[in-house]
Amino acid sequence: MPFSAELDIRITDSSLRDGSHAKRHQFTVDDVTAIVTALDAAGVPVIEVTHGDGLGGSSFNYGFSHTPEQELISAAVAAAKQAKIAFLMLPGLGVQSDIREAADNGASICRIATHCTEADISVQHFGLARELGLDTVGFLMMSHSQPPEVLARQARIMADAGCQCVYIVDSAGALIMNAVGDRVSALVAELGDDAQVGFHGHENLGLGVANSVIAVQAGALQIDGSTRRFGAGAGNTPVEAFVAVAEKLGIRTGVDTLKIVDAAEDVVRPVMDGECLLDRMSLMMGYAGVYSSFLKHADGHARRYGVSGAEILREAGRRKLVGGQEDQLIEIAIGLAGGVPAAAQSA
Ligand SMILES: CC[C@H](O)CC(=O)C(=O)O
Ligand SMILES: [Mn+2]
Repeated sequence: MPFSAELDIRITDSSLRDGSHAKRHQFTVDDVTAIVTALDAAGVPVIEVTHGDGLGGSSFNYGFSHTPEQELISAAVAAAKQAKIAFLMLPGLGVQSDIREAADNGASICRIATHCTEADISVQHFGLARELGLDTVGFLMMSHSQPPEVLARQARIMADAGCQCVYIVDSAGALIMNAVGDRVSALVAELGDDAQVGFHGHENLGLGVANSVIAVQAGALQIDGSTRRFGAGAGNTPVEAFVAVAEKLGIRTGVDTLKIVDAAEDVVRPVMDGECLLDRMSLMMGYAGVYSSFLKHADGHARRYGVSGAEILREAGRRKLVGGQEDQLIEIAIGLAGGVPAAAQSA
């Protein structure tokens, strides 16, 4: 079934949220206004705006925002003529009043993210979001780490709590094609008409577009990406490339290919500190199954302690670290620098 009469699938552009990791959370009101204006004019239906780690993410552990995120959300709402503005929240970082404030500021889609075995911590958040009349999306982060049947059970918890679309989130960019299809199919079978299924990809193994096409073929109705791959790690599925491929495949996204290509080059790229590269460190994240938002943290600790960032990430993968365990990257770096050996730290 298509997403609506006009669209086969709905694209959410995450440049102004996932890209916050790549920008070390330094977005300004001008950045947001420029990017939202361009994406909105290209027909992007949903634009996500928040600190990279969601509402309440601005902190010592994750990195402080340049501009309070509610100001960024208000600027996005003011700039958007047709696009809906979404925000992300991880239970435990943000609180109820953050959701209310984002809704008061005009955001209309609430996306709640949990580790993919912890959907139960999202129940109250979905309840509140629906009470406030917000559309809801659930993120099962690090979905590569669990088999389809486990993810389907977690998706059921979110859907029963009021989530209208549950996403397979490839936080590490570690999923390879059929592994996406199997996971999306399992959620589609479990959720039926109760909720849609979405896919959020990362480019750490260079598969964002291919994986997203496979997700659509398996029944996903919502797809995330970031224009110019502006996201954590090697970045997200590039929206402009995905839109071009979708057009050629006859999948209606509502996004104008030529306008989004221009937006990527002329508006988004100038806001980025640099390209999101598929280099040694980001490839290691896809290869070892490491949370993409660890990239900048590992890079900083590698410089500080004079050790290899790729080695830090490989050890993070061996330890199966999940979001929120950023502090362990410091320990690993110290171990690699000749402090306590990394192997002993995790014993
Ligand atoms: C910290 C939230 C995280 O960046 C969400 C996300 O985009 C992912 O897991 O890929
Ligand atoms: Mn992401």
